[in-house]
Amino acid sequence: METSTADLYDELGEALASVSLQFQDLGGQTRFTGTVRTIRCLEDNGLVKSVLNSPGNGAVLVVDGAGSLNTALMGDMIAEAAVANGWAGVVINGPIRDRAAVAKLPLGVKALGSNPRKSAKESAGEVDVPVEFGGVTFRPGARLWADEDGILVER
Ligand SMILES: O=C([O-])CC(=O)C(=O)O
Repeated sequence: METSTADLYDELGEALASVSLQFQDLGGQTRFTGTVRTIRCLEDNGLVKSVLNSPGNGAVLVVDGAGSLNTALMGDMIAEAAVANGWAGVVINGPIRDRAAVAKLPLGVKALGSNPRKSAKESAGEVDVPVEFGGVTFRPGARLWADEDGILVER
């Protein structure tokens, strides 16, 4: 991605929503863009695992974990699968784990932080529904841009 989110915002303005939550950049790729896919879940990453093990076609997976910091929603194995399956990145409203290994992968990863405790694997939750956090609605199919400054999404 060549253009910064700041330049993009100056160009397109209110056509874009800007995420106000302050995410950490935890992947080896800090600038990424792609079409939004979504998951809503709570302390259960079964759906995150199965979706990131399916073809990404350059998309960005937005995971709304309700901001719970209690369990990690992605680790290095799932992140490696995301790379192998052609995902551009993941934005997680929750923590990850294995951050040292994840930092080396060619994947965009924005998350709230890290927690070594694993999630449940029941696959409870929903896939490709609109999700909302940081003052922004993420709709499946919308374009998303992320870099060191933050995250922009088409309204
Ligand atoms: O299994 C999990 O919860 C996630 C994990 O540790 C990994 O992806 O390596």
